[in-house]
Amino acid sequence: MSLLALEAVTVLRDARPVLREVSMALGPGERLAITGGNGAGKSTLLRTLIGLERPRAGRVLAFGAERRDEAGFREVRRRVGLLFQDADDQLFSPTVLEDVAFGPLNLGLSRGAAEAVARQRLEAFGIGGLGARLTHRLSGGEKRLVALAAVLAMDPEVLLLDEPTNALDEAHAAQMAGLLDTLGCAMILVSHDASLVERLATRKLALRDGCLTSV
Ligand SMILES: Nc1ncnc2c1ncn2[C@@H]1O[C@H](COP(=O)(O)OP(=O)(O)OP(=O)(O)O)[C@@H](O)[C@H]1O
Repeated sequence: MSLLALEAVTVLRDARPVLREVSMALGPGERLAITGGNGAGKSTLLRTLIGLERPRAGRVLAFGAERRDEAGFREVRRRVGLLFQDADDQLFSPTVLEDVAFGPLNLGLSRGAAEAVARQRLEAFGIGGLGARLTHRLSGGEKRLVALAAVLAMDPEVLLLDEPTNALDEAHAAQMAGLLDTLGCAMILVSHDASLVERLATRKLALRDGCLTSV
């Protein structure tokens, strides 16, 4: 059984189809890469899977059930972590520790327990020293690593990664790739970074003119 799937999904933007009857499925343990040019609809596809975009036609399935309404997608968003293309869309707390603790706190952990999870995640990423820093003063690369730590602090069953190495220098990109490679969860990787795709992907699809094809 697939974890996430789209069945003949069409998504419109200003009456223009961005996704045209797209079908795909992500199985347990799979690392699916989706490539395609700028504006091809890759981010839209990720957002559709967790209900941030609603299809004009077709079905979105997650964890064995069709998802249609906000209640259904709220459960999906609890179980699926999305690393946004822009870390500034993800991080909004004053300090790094608060940002990473936000998810676990939201899942019902006490502040102490949530901060312990956050510290653990930051340590595991080798960025424990950033905990007390002001989030908005971090470098772009540090922000992306913190954003990934924040997503993983919620123990997602599936990870959706939107250009995880975008704007990272070689050292940060290598660190990000190494961290992602250690994860056992299923993931969908949207990336223009060919070496990252080669390293991580177990299957590749390309999005062109709103249609998804095997590579
Ligand atoms: N909020 C929005 N309002 C209107 N159009 C949008 C919006 N967000 C995206 N689009 C349009 O939808 C299309 C698909 O955008 P999307 O961000 O999904 O593409 P992408 O493949 O992720 O691109 P990139 O590789 O450049 O990040 C583009 O034409 C884009 O301009």
